[in-house]
Amino acid sequence: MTMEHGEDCCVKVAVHARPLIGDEKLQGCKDCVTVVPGVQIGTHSFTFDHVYGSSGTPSTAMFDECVAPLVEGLFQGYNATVLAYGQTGSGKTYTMGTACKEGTHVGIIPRAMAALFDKIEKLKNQVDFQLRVSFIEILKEEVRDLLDPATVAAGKVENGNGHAGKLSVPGKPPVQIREGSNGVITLSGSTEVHVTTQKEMTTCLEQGSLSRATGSTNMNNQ
Ligand SMILES: Nc1ncnc2c1ncn2[C@@H]1O[C@H](COP(=O)(O)OP(=O)(O)OP(=O)(O)O)[C@@H](O)[C@H]1O
Repeated sequence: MTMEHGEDCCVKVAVHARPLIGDEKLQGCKDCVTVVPGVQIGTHSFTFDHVYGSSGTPSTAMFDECVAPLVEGLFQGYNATVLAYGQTGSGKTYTMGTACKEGTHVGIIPRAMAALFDKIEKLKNQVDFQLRVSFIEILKEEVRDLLDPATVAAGKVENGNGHAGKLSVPGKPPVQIREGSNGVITLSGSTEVHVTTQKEMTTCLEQGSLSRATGSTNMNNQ
C-alpha cells in the first residue's frame, strides 16, 4: 500500500515477518525475507509504516509503537481497530494473541487488555468505566458468536477438543453486521459480556478462542 502522507494518515500499515517454523525447516526452506528500507523494485513501491521481525525492528516493539497509542486514544474518545491480514499460516493468530496459552508469547490482544486496565486503574477515582466484550468469527459468510454460552457448550459437545467446527445454534437468530446511517458498524444480536477485571476479560478471550473453528492447514500447523 502506498501512503504519500504517512504521518497524516489515520491508517497505519505494519508488516510482521515471522521466522521459519519447524515443518518449514524440516522441508529445507530458507528464510528469504530481508528488510531494506527505502528500496524500490522496478516500478513497484510498497510503503509500510513499520516492518517487524526478520531483519526489521524486533517484534517486541510492535505493541508499543502501533497499538499502545490506540489504547491511549480510546480514553480521548477515539475508536480504534487493529486488523491482522495475511494468508493462512502467516502468523495472524500468533501476532494477535488469540490462541493465548500460559507461559507462551503474549500477543497484541492480551497486551491491549493489560494496557486498558492499567489506565482504568489510574483513572478509576475520577471516571466510571463500563466495559463490554464481544467476540465473533466470520466463517464462509456465517457470523458466529463466540461468547454465546450455547456456542461454547455446543462446540465442546461436538468434538470434545473445544474446537467447534462449522456450527449454528438452533433457535438463535444469526448475528448480523449492520451499518447505521451514521456509518457506525454494529453487530446486531451478538453477546456482549460486561467485564470489570482483566481476569474476566481474559476468560472471555480464552473461551471465545476455544470456540473458534480453527482448522489445520499445511501452512499453519494447528
Ligand atoms: N512471529 C512468530 N514467531 C514464531 N512463530 C510464529 C510467529 N508467527 C507465527 N508463528 C507460528 O507459525 C504458525 C502459524 O501461525 P498462525 O497460526 O498464527 O497463522 P494464521 O495466519 O493465524 O493462520 P490461519 O489463517 O490458518 O489461522 C504457528 O505454529 C505459530 O506458532
